Amino acid sequence: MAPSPPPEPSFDALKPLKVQGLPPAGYYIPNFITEEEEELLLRKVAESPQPKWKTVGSGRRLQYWGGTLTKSNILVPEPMPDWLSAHPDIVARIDTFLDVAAGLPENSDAHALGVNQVLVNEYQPGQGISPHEDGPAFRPLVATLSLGAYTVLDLHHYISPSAPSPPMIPTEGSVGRAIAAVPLGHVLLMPRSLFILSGSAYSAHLHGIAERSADWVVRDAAVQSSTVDADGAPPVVVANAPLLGDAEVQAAIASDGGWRAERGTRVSLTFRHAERVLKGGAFAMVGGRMQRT
Ligand SMILES: O=C(O)CCC(=O)C(=O)O
Ligand SMILES: [Fe+2]
Repeated sequence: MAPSPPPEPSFDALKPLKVQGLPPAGYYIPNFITEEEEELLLRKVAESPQPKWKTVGSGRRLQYWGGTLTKSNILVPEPMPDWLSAHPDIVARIDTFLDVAAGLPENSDAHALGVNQVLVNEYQPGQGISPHEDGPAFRPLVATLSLGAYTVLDLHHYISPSAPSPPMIPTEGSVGRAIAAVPLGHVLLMPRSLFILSGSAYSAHLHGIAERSADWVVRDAAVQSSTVDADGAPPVVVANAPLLGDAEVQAAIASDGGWRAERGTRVSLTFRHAERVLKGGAFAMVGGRMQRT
């Protein structure tokens, strides 16, 4: 029997960090980790053995920690490495943060998220990820830590195929459903920030990162024209501008010229919970049922 998902937490304590004007619900936490922790995590990702890396799409590289999914969406668990679970204790910190935000009792076995997989993505400037849903294998609550460089995450929505001349872009994974060509919103993810997507923002919408090497963030749609800037970046309005916690960037966004930036190498860590986990871990795959005493 498929486990029933826990009720969607309301995250009352996170209200001040809620990104306004997005479909519910996204939360942005600036400087969730320190610069030293960021440096350490980047080093650990870079030092990971070659076979941990997979290359996908337009050259984006990724790593899975905590295990990978079988074809039938069951996580074959592996122990988390120390650099995610102990020094720094980033997995526990994210779980505790979300538990407190969801008002769960301390030291309870049930977690709002209960991280059991960490997906690492590495993007060079010009690389992105096409609009997608992470899918039903995961709890509809994910937390993404950005390292090394900023990016702009786009939120997209499906449109009804019967809408008049719907503007469409190809979908990834969800065959046959049209996606509106114009994103519903944008979020600026600065290094060391944590971005939390939950509920319908996770399960009824799509997220993606445009393949650009520069961005132009403007204060409101009125500043926008149909033009792109010298780097080929279209003007975007980001929904989390008031939450950035960076006075300089916020002042630039508020100015007439907007904030222009070039992308660097960005590494993201996405913390999520696979709903179904293989008992006995990898041993169960090769040796049948593992006996524990
Ligand atoms: O890099 C990010 O912020 C998003 C990554 C993502 O959505 C994914 O790998 O599923
Ligand atoms: Fe995703």
